[in-house]
Amino acid sequence: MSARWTTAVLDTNVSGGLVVVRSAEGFMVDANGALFPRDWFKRQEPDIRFEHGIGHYDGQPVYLAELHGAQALPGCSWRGLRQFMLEGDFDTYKILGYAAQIATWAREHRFCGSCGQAMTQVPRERAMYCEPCDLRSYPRISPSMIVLVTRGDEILLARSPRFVTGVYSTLAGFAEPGESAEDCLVREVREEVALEVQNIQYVGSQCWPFPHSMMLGFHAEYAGGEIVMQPDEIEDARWFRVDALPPLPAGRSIARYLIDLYVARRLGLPEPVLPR
Ligand SMILES: NC(=O)C1=CN([C@@H]2O[C@H](COP(=O)(O)OP(=O)(O)OC[C@H]3O[C@@H](n4cnc5c(N)ncnc54)[C@H](O)[C@@H]3O)[C@@H](O)[C@H]2O)C=CC1
Ligand SMILES: [Mg+2]
Ligand SMILES: [Zn+2]
Repeated sequence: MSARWTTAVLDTNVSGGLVVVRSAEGFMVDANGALFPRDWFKRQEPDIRFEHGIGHYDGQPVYLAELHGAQALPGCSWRGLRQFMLEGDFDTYKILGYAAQIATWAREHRFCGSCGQAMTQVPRERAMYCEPCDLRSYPRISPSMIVLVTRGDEILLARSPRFVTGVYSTLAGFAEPGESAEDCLVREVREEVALEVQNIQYVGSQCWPFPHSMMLGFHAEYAGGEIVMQPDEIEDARWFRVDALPPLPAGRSIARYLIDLYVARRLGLPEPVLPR
């Protein structure tokens, strides 16, 4: 959320407002961006799979429509959420990131996980409901730890085979049942690079809608061990001096923030602000 964007559960039977349109190809855009007048959109008779009211932007109600196919309206095309994260205004990215998470949840919770019957949308609540089971399913959020490990003027960065060529980042991983945030962090660092850490400090958090991570960012100091890379997950991991860093993750990511913050403190530069 931001000063201009707040989330809300809105009644889809009410007309008007703005709409963001999603398909498997991403979000629909035209020359004016990704927010369309909803009444105009409806008049084009799009093949809507489901609709959710998701919030207010500058006081205007905003809805999400997910299409069955990937047929963009004339003059429109599709753009992936990552493009909005990388460029463009942050409010639009926040709206679309939220819309993407609601769409993922709505698509994946059409049927009850317990009895298999069709679920229904609960009015005024972000929940899908199975009456026979009296079961509600809410949007899924996956807590993930992300940590910058440091050793004086050096920081530990690693590459996953999934990264853009040349880019190195901080270590990250999903929390498992039974773990505290700190347990998860210690386990992930052991699994991915076989190092021990100490003085774990929470720094800040960021929603990461790819598809539903909640990143909890930490700083930790190296405590011991030699780097042993986890096969398949880690392609390269090494210590970099703060004044000789490789290509880094996108400016809006918490990974980048954790790195920039430490470097700024080490080199006496102004501290960055976490985009969230
Ligand atoms: N915003 C940022 O700056 C960054 C965000 N991330 C995000 O952090 C998350 C975790 O990072 P990874 O290194 O990929 O995780 P990871 O180190 O735990 O490894 C991924 C593996 O975790 C398992 N997994 C997948 N989804 C899961 C879930 N929801 N819960 C539990 N286990 C799951 C799968 O076996 C998958 O292969 C990802 O969503 C990634 O995109 C990662 C780095 C930077
Ligand atoms: Mg990982
Ligand atoms: Zn059920």
